[in-house]
Amino acid sequence: MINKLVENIKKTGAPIVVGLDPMLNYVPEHVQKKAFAEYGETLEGAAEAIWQFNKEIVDKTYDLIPAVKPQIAMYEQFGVPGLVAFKKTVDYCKSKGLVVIGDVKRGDIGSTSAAYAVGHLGHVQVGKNRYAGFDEDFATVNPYLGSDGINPFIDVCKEEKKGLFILVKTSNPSSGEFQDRLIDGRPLYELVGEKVAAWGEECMGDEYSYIGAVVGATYPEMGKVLRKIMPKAYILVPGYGAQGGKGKDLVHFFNEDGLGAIVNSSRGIIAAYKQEQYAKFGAENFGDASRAAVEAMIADIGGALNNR
Ligand SMILES: O=C(O)c1cc(=O)[nH]c(=O)n1[C@@H]1O[C@H](COP(=O)(O)O)[C@@H](O)[C@H]1O
Repeated sequence: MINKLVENIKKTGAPIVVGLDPMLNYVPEHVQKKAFAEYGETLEGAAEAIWQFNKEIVDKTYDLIPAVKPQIAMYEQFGVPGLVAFKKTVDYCKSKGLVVIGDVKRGDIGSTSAAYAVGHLGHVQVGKNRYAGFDEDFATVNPYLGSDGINPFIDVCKEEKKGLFILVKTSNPSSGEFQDRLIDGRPLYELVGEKVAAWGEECMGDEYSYIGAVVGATYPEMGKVLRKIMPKAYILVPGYGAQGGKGKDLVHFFNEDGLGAIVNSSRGIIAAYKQEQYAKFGAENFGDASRAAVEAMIADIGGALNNR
């Protein structure tokens, strides 16, 4: 899958990910109304609304982008119908040729991690049959439990040719509380970055490893250091747009080949029609507003990379 991700990035010239994080209040009224008319103001109605919302955004942007990142929490809040909408979204994006990064942030003791890995990236055995559960291409993983929490994910990735993005330095304001703590004089995020590079060495695709890292756009100096520590890891960079990250902050997350990083924006793209600069599209044309926001993001990051 890392090869497909790199190929899609080269094909589109767009090192970006659209984050499909649909809160109900981002879904325009006309979409909500239609879903509620069919299913009532129920969990099923909400799930239908977010699915239709996602579908329109994907239809309007898929030709410009290499990948999407549905955040499972946004679906889980609607219980089982929400999870059905998550799965429909994963399958639909894959049918459009997009790489799907399941933002599930899992990680537990080994046996439990194995079940998470099977459910999101692998196949489960039921009698004589094997079934894929959610079947994303990549999953985000939390490394707090150490190697035995990560290894089951790596095993499934090797078997299924899938990949991981392991949290190294997160974009949120409190991320330093633990991640920046010094251990033998070095911040914890660097030590985790070294471990990601080591895990990734035996998991190489053609150019990059399928064991990647998450480093927030909001910490560009740390991104620069981590880029060097993990030269073969793809870095998923969230925090662009709504959290304040801009193209010019992001150049050091990339390698000299212009590859090595993929920048996520969720609210900045999917709720673009609510922003002043895209208000002209109106709620009816929210998908066109998202397309314009994707084009602006590609131009911003591309411009910054060309000028470095
Ligand atoms: O793993 C992630 O994607 C992630 C890691 C991180 O450090 N920060 C971060 O914001 N994210 C996710 O990236 C998305 C950011 O959304 P926006 O701020 O709306 O672009 C959300 O789905 C977050 O859960």
